[in-house]
Amino acid sequence: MQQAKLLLVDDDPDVLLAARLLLKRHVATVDIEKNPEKLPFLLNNNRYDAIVLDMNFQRDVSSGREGFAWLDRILDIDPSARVILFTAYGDVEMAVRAIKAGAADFVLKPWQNDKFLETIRSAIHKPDGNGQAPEPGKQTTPDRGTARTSKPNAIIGNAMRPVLDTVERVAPTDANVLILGENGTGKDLIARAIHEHSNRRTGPFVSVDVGALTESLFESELFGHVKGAFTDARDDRAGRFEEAHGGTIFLDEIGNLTPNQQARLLTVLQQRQVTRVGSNKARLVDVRLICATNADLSEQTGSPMRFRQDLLYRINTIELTLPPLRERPTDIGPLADHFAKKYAKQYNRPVASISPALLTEMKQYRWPGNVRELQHAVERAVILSQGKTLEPADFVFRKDTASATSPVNETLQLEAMERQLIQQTMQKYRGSITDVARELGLSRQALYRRLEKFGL
Ligand SMILES: Nc1ncnc2c1ncn2[C@@H]1O[C@H](COP(=O)(O)OP(=O)(O)OP(=O)(O)O)[C@@H](O)[C@H]1O
Repeated sequence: MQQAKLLLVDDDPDVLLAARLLLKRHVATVDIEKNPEKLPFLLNNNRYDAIVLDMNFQRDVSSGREGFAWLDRILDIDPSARVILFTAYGDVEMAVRAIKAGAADFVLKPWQNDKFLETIRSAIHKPDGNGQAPEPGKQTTPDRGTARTSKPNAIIGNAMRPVLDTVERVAPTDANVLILGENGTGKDLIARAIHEHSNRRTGPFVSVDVGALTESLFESELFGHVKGAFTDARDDRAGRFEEAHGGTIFLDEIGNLTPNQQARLLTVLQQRQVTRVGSNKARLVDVRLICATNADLSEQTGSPMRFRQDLLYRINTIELTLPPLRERPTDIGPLADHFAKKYAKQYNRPVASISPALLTEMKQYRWPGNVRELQHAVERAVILSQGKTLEPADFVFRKDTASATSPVNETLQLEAMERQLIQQTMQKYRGSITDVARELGLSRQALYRRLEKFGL
């Protein structure tokens, strides 16, 4: 209980404050949240030992319907979550329904302190489906500490934390966002996360790869057309901007637009209205704009100009840059674990882990295709491997001659050697920080920093 991390979700700030005051004396971390809409984001980025959830978020509503809906959503994201439902209007029938629906327990408001604490204690120590009682504050799977794995688009990796913090701050504003990053770094994933955490989340999310649109398709695809506007236009059709009305439009590969396309897009963004091809009637569209590119757009606004500066200013109110995978080696382990589990389940394969030798090789590789390449490499290895642990022999690293001599590769090799040296010295002194630091000529703090960096 002392190590545990709890989440309390209730729309009454007084209830949150009182519950937190009581629980803080017994539990290491107590997070509070007024808005249940934040639940997916919180669950994807934290690991809670138990969640106390209000049944009724709108005053004067006592059916508990909202509580049940949120309970379902939580269990969807994490089927092993321990949820205690909280209600001022509780009755036995609702308690039974909640537990049948997957809640760990039920507490009535106003609560009795002892009873409330006891309910939380038993929920935390309740055995899971495998008969295992979890250890509070400890990860139950290697990657749960960084993000949930059961949700298809969980965002994995501590190095993504600063990006996710910005996503959280920016999402509720309607600011235009430009996401920069190499291919496969997760730009699409982040665009969806912004939408999911925005006030438009119940509206549509429309994603268009504008880089793939030919000059002739560009206008009708984005802005729509009317019947007879051109040979194939047999019906009136709304464009993607109209489809995104009330929601978010995500324009991927924005750096590939021709000057003509850039001019058309700029007009639409300035006027916030679209005119279907062949029509003269403008329609107002209310969309939040997110764009992405792997190109350096500010460099392209210079001479020779390939991207209009006025368009860049329209789309980059907020700029988010996603680091390439080779610059975040500490994320490789959690990502590889996540994909290994995902594909082992999908293909019904025995693979359960990645060997330390393979992880070291993965950290030395340049990953030109970033997370997408890692994902595909793990998928292939899971399918082909016979054992429970993926080994270097199960893996095919793309021959990347540039990487053999690149400074990045040298840095990674040095880091791998440093990691190995620390690991060996830790074994020699059976984990005694003082002895290891002395032998390696490091301060204790410097050693701790390296242990954390290398995930040792
Ligand atoms: N941090 C992450 N955690 C989990 N999965 C990730 C992460 N980053 C990327 N992925 C996965 O990697 C794949 C590629 O990501 P995504 O399509 O978002 O990249 P992208 O930058 O938009 O690529 P492109 O530039 O080629 O369009 C997807 O399957 C995505 O789910």
